[in-house]
Amino acid sequence: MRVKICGITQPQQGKAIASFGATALGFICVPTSPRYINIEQIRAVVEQLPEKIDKIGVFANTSVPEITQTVVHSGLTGVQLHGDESPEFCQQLRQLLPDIEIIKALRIRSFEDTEKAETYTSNADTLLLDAYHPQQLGGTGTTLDWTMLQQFRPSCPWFLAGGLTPENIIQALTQITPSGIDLSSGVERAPGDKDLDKVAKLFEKLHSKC
Ligand SMILES: O=C(O)c1ccccc1N[C@@H]1O[C@H](COP(=O)(O)O)[C@@H](O)[C@H]1O
Repeated sequence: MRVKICGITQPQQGKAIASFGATALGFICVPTSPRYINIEQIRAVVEQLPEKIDKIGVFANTSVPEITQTVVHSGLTGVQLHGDESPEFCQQLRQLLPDIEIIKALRIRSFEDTEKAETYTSNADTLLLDAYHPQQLGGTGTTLDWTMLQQFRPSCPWFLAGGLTPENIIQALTQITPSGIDLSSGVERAPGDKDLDKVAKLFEKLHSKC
């Protein structure tokens, strides 16, 4: 299973989290987020990471040129679109960045929201389901109603996100079987400052489930 740890801001923390076994690290490219980092800061983290780890930039409601410029100059291998981007927007990005993974995040309020997931599967490589929050786009620590996702079987891989922690991860994974999990605020001391003890605990829990 893929394990993505998001909201990395510090090179040493990124390197340590990769060594614990994360398969992907996420960098918040949304300027209003307390976890925002710029192109140079992303590059400084990326340079410390093994090649095999996925390096995902998280964007929301920004332009195609802004995303392509960030990708080209930072060494990202994927983009996560966390706003109201349309399937056409994903398609445009895919044409310009054919080798970059496109992850479309959907903020889920109700079962009906899960039904629109399929409209993205021909233009995105991967889906990510996060909890809806009325004031914030992401990194909110809000959990989804996992029972609502028990029948969720999109025709592409998908990440479960939203309020996951070392304490609740096993409970989530006994109810649903996503292709990957994504954690941010559940493994940090403060926004952008990851708690390596919590990350280690997460991997202990995941290994104990195997
Ligand atoms: O983390 C942020 O600050 C953020 C800002 C804007 C869009 C997305 C953001 N983070 C994403 O939110 C989810 C879930 O986070 P959490 O585990 O509930 O804290 C995750 O996919 C992050 O990539």
